[in-house]
Amino acid sequence: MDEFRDTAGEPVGADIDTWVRSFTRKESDSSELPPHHPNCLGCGPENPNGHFLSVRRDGDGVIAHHHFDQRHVGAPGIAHGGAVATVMDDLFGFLLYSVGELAVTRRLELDYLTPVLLDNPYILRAAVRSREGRKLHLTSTMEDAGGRSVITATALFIVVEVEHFLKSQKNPRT
Ligand SMILES: CCCCCCCC(=O)SCCNC(=O)CCNC(=O)[C@H](O)C(C)(C)COP(=O)(O)OP(=O)(O)OC[C@H]1O[C@@H](n2cnc3c(N)ncnc32)[C@H](O)[C@@H]1OP(=O)(O)O
Repeated sequence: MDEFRDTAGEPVGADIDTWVRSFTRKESDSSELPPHHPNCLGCGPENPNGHFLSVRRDGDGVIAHHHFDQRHVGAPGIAHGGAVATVMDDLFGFLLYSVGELAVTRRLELDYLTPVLLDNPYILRAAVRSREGRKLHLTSTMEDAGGRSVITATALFIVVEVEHFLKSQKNPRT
């Protein structure tokens, strides 16, 4: 793996290997699932610009309680649609802990049914609808505290091998 290097030219094989192994874990309890990466924009605890999404298992799917804040303004009092898409995409990524394989977003589609309000609590759920070969068909919803659906989303994730990520680590100058 040492032929793969980061943008500073440093070998990254071992780090990527550790990161990949974290996705193959299959847990059976309902405890909080680990972030995709410490700096993940959706769930990384060390990304000050991120959403700090916290996700747990919920039956065959996943669940999160979340609110958007003043960093995510799209219009006064309303979350930016792209910020909402970020969170839904990241939520889908937590299903990989059940799938037990690496996969990435190929298509992401959202219906914004009503505005997502800042500083309001929402409940997010996602599940795998079906699988055809490498194609994972995923579905999710975001509901307000009254149980009203504010967002529905679907995604197509494609299962990939570790090489997908190793290739992305190559030094672009070489
Ligand atoms: C581990 C990750 C943590 C999760 C973090 C949160 C999620 C993310 O942010 S992931 C990052 C964002 N996504 C990316 O960067 C992915 C970029 N895209 C890619 O690298 C490639 O397009 C990739 C790997 C997804 C697929 O490429 P490739 O392997 O060549 O797939 P390709 O053969 O074109 O398509 C695979 C299958 O999907 C089908 N397909 C492709 N697009 C569509 C579509 N829009 N609708 C329906 N089917 C489609 C193809 O027909 C094909 O079907 P089949 O296997 O039956 O022939």
